[in-house]
Amino acid sequence: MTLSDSIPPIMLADTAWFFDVDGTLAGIETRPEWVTIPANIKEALCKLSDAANGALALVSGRPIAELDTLSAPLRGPAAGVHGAKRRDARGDLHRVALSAPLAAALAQELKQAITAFDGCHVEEKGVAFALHYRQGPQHQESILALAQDVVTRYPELVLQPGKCVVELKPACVDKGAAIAAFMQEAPFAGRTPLFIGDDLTDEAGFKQVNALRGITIKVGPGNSVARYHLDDVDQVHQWILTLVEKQKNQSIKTKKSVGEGL
Ligand SMILES: O=P(O)(O)OC[C@H]1O[C@H](O[C@H]2O[C@H](CO)[C@@H](O)[C@H](O)[C@H]2O)[C@H](O)[C@@H](O)[C@@H]1O
Repeated sequence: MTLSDSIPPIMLADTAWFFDVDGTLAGIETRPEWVTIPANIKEALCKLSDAANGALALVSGRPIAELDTLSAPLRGPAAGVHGAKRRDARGDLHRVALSAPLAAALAQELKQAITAFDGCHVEEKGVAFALHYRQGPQHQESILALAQDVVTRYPELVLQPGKCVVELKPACVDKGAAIAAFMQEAPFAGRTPLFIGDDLTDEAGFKQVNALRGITIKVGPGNSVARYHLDDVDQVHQWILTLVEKQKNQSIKTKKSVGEGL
């Protein structure tokens, strides 16, 4: 399958762009802190954002501060921690919070409990907790049981499974709700949404974008409600670079025809 077979032509300037990060813009690494986005892709994202008048958001399980570091110099609208934190195009922050005592008690309990499982670690995200077992895959079932036990006791939390990780996040948040909120606001409103992602947390985003008759692209293997598909992060990068090249050619043509009309 070639790229042009898999994804329909996109009206660049009419699109509201939503990008997942890990497994989509950045390859999966053993540790979350080892992840990078190549410089040419960050540059291409800045150009896409400019072409869309700023209607481009990262929508990730990571906290917004990490997204800013990973994607610099891009720093625009973003949804972090699966949508629990959202920075709109004006720079205003919208947050769902856990009570401070609950968050502190959970952090303490999870950090203590995970010491029983070598190779596993807790990523504390304030409002959510990721229990990683990529370096201790033999503990997958025990980690899932630990997470299940916590959500049974705290109904304000739900499980969010992912790639060698299970996360505990607030029950009311998902990427679909974050995208829906962006789509109510300038400069996203009125455009055709496009969301690309690779993981289970992205399925809520795909559902929302399908409901808005947008374009949904699943990266990599696995069942998905997304309508289109790319094989891996390298293909995502190639597709983004092709889009930017197309945008450049479109603006050269527009300039030429304006010049010819003079
Ligand atoms: O929504 P995303 O941008 O895809 O973020 C999902 C989670 O990604 C990170 O964990 C995953 O990627 C790590 C780095 O490649 C990998 O080591 C880990 O096994 C994966 O689960 C991140 O650490 C989480 O906070 C995100 O929720």
